[in-house]
Amino acid sequence: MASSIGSVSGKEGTQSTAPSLTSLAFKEVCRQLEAFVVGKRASASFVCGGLIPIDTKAVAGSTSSQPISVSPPVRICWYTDGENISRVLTLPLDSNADSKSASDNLHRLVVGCDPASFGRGQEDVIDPRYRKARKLEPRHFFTSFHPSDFGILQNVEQILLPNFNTLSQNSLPFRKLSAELYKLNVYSGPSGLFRQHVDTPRSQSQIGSLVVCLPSPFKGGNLIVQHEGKQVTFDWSHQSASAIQWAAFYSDCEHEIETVTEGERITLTYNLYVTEPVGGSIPPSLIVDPKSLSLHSFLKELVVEPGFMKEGGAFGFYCSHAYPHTSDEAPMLLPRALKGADLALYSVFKSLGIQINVVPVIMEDDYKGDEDEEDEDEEDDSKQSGKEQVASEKEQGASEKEQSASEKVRVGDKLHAYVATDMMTEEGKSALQALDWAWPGKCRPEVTWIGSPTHQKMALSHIAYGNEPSQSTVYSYAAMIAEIPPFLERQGLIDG
Ligand SMILES: O=C(O)CCC(=O)C(=O)O
Ligand SMILES: [Fe+2]
Repeated sequence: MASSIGSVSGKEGTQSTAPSLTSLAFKEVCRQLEAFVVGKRASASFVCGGLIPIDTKAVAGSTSSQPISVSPPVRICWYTDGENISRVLTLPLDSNADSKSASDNLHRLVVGCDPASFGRGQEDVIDPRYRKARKLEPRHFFTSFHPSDFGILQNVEQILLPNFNTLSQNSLPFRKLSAELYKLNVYSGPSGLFRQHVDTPRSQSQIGSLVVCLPSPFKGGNLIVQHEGKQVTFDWSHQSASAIQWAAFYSDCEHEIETVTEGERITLTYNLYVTEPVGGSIPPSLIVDPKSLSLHSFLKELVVEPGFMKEGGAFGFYCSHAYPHTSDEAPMLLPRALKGADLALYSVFKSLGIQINVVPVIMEDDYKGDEDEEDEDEEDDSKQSGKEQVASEKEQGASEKEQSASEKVRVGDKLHAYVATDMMTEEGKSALQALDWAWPGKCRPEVTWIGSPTHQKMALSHIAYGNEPSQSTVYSYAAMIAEIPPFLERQGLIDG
């Protein structure tokens, strides 16, 4: 492939009306690069799961430091405010015990829970059409179950938080997961459900959620997890009586629980946070070598080719996952909290010795229309139309339109925390004027953009004074910019 490239760079051949051979070759390289990125996204994991059989003869409190592969029955001890007593329930229900008293105890747990709410806008609401479930707060119960006893966290780490060996760059420190018990939830037949939603992150370092389904028979209640058009379904009903089943997914994945038609679906939910390992010098047990990824060979062939971006250039990749990239902690969290395909892409460039940075970007075109806005409602409409535009561009993939639109993408100098400013913009001037003051960054026409932007976060709010002052908000997307050095400089970069 490399020998057929000729001289390829993003800027050549743009003057003549007929596309030159070099610009065609460059487009073909971009098309192939996008195919690799899209392929990586399609194959990258965003969810994982497993099953732990229950051994009813086993007892809690294993002395081994190794993860165990079967679980003793799970005990839940909860406290009810009203009755001022605590109770214990063992799952699965003991088939030898008086079945009435065992199921009475299960019933007591269910009625001892409060109706579960969910976040709608800034509010916490209870709406059984959207979520019909009950919940116990962790301060009201104890459980004998802990996910690390069964190696669940190590398992999730390997799939959702792999450690990549990025050679001497070492800018991606080793990462670990920590889990925090969040709730016990009960979804009861015949109508328990939770419609499609995204979990509200409890802190900026939250990277995912873990759901552990305790052994109690039920029917229905499939958990469906989605990311970028892909979906994975967990049907836990068949083994619900005799096993603990679990699933973990990134926090930006939409998910839902289909209607539970019979029985009690009892889950423990945990928030998963990215942390640095204690005693940072101990390497994790599994380290992925980015050289094993096909994208690595593709890029390596490109960068050793003298005709490819001979004078240097840059590729911009929109992140495929959402990140708190406008939070105060963003510079500390990124790139450490990169997920799935974004992490793989970052690691491949790093392993080639090519500088790549996570930066915020703003689509200037989305804010050019502000001059006509009169009030906040209209501003919301314009935001919406901005989104639609993004969606329609997405359908075209890395279209020529996007590539020629590099001049309209404002690239932040670094990760910026969200800023609210009351600086005055002149009446009739666009939000871009506020950006010039408060959001250091610039358009970089030399960047060739691959893919389409997906998740936006509030970057800047400002007040536009006029006859009537109005508040206007600018949103940014997380992206990664790989700086390709000129051929002569990059010759020494690539090892072996
Ligand atoms: O119980 C489950 O499968 C998932 C629960 C859930 O999505 C939540 O509590 O946010
Ligand atoms: Fe959820």
